[in-house]
Amino acid sequence: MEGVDHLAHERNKSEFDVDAMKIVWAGSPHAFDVSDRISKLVASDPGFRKDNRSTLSRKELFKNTLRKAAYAWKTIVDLRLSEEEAAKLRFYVDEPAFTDLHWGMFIPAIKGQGTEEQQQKWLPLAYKMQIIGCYAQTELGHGSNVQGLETTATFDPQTDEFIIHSPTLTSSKWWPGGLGKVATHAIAYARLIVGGREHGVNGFIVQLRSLEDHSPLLGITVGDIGMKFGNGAYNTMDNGVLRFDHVRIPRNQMLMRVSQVTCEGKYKQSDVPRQLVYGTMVYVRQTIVADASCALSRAVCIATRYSAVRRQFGSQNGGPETQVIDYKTQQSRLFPLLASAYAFRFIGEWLKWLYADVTQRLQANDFSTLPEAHACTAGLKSLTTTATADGIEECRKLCGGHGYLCSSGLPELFAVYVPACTYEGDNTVLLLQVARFLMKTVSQLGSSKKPVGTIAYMTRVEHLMQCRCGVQRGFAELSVDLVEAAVAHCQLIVVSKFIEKLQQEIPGKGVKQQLEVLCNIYALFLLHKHQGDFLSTGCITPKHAALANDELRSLYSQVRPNAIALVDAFNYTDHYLGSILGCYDGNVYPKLYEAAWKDPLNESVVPDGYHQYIRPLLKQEIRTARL
Ligand SMILES: CCCCC/C=C\C/C=C\C/C=C\CCC(=O)SCCNC(=O)CCNC(=O)[C@H](O)C(C)(C)COP(=O)(O)OP(=O)(O)OC[C@H]1O[C@@H](n2cnc3c(N)ncnc32)[C@H](O)[C@@H]1OP(=O)(O)O
Ligand SMILES: Cc1cc2nc3c(=O)[nH]c(=O)nc-3n(C[C@H](O)[C@H](O)[C@H](O)COP(=O)(O)OP(=O)(O)OC[C@H]3O[C@@H](n4cnc5c(N)ncnc54)[C@H](O)[C@@H]3O)c2cc1C
Repeated sequence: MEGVDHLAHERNKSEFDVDAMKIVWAGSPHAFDVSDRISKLVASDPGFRKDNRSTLSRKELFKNTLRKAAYAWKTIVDLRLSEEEAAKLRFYVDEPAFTDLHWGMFIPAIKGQGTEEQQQKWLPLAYKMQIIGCYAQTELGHGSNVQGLETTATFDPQTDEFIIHSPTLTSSKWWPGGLGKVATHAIAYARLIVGGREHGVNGFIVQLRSLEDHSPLLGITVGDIGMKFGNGAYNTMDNGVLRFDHVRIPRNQMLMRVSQVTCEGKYKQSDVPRQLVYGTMVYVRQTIVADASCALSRAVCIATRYSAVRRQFGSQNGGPETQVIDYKTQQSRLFPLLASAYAFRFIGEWLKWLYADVTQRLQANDFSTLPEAHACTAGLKSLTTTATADGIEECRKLCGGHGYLCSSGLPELFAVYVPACTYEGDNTVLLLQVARFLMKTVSQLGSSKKPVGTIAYMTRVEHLMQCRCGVQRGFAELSVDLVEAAVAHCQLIVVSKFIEKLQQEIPGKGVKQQLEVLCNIYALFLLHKHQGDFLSTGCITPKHAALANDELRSLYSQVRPNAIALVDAFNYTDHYLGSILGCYDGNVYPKLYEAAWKDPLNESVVPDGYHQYIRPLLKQEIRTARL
């Protein structure tokens, strides 16, 4: 029945202060207040409905996304929302759109790679959305290998301009979000050519469309690259294709914080590392880690609530069947994901601090922590997105058949989320960057000091690489092992930062105890999953492994009575979850049944096509050669 909390009995089992945990999850009382207020504002406004997405055609879907983006912007302006509130509103609208790249990449690129003068000119236009930007780096022929990009930017000293050109088919810009149908401007990455000499890849602000009638400017060919994985899902985003035919832009539209070209045609490299040109990617990678905890916690919330509602087998003397959340197999699949959601939340908080710290240092021309920041953002982006994509799929399976319904919210969540393993850097390519950082770290330890602890194996690799045939070839030969080492290195960081979080003052009855249980589940689950490595390297004995497994089972029993409260702490509205299986009151079956009849296929009792195709079949009116 509506209004009845079918999960009340579960909520009454909680052994900790859920409201206090909500603050921990949000990050602070202020962050909780903003999140809570904005999520309810979005949930209560029919202008932000999203339950019809899977029934719309691509064009209807995209037009609806434009409507929502404009409506969101009007809401932000009318309510005079702050930048923080506006970001939260876009988050809870929960629809990939051109605004993600405008706010999430175009603006950060200008802030990170533009001069003061360029920021003063372009940021006010972007903040007022008088221009709409995208981040056009990837090309048809190159994405991972940025130094392989083919688009050219040739300086013309006669006119004090750059000529932006796509010399080959494979140099076509391909994938940039917002580019296909909406963006008026791009930060386009191109090979800088001055006086016939190449100076690597740099960013250029290029206007693509008229601000009067939105038509592409002279020399610009632009469009959408077509349907992507899954219905609805990421097809609300116009990922685009873009070609330049000798497009001229003023010299001052090259982002010149890292490198400069003077009006005399002199190229100057600032005394900052060339890699700052990649700074926007580092920024986004750290936001993606926080996004991972959001996406995984959504899936875990759905699967946990449904696992408490679903009963299957185990009825004694006609009594109720067993809640599937009470099966040890269900717990061993679900609770490590619950622990991971919290672990990724805290590593995301730490990475945000690390990024802010390195940004502050860069302002003082202190580049000492830039390699660490690159390795951490790259590695943790890779680790958390892989685990989250796999985790969402596992949550779908944890919900049995009903997990495969769009109304469960899981198929679309999966389809929207999985490109995170690719965009902002393919996850393997990024782990290779971590491996390179680890090898460089080890080689710098000096011959007298041998690495110990979790990087002891690096000595053997280091020795093998040096004695074999040069470091480069050793690296390629051992790249599979080095990628595994990179994952282990990042997992060490996740566990260490979770433990550090627990050293902090954490208010609320039982809150810290619950987080300790989740931290231990996260760590022991990893130990169990990789016990072969730990045993073969002598880090643990078989007895340790057995003890760890026993402790893991005990921890699952400890978290079981608190599971519903731990996902309630995410404070997601039913609107944001978009899931009948995960609805707060657990009243699943009536809602599933009601939703089925709303499907367009049920608008008629007899389906279109019956008279044309089925009736002749049934009436044997179709003669085939064989009969
Ligand atoms: C409202 C808010 C919303 C927030 C979110 C918004 C949007 C985001 C949401 C979703 C995202 C949507 C779309 C995604 C957008 C994109 O996908 S943009 C395109 C992303 N593309 C990539 O990530 C490309 C990946 N490739 C690279 O980064 C580089 O090619 C490479 C793999 C790193 C190799 O670079 P290369 O220049 O060849 O360097 P090399 O390997 O030779 O290394 C040289 C040294 O440089 C160091 N280094 C490399 N990168 C960095 C870096 N970023 N920072 C610092 N240092 C770096 C490297 O470690 C080497 O150092 P050594 O000391 O010499 O070893
Ligand atoms: C939904 C979505 C949105 C996107 N949005 C944008 C955007 O807004 N702007 C933008 O510029 N780009 C965008 N991209 C592009 C994205 O950044 C690239 O696709 C991504 O960086 C991966 O590069 P790639 O496609 O060249 O992969 P590839 O590098 O071609 O990967 C193919 C395979 O090759 C492997 N591989 C590649 N190099 C190596 C190596 N050195 N060693 C070992 N294995 C290797 C990879 O691991 C992978 O398995 C988007 C992509 C998607 C899917």
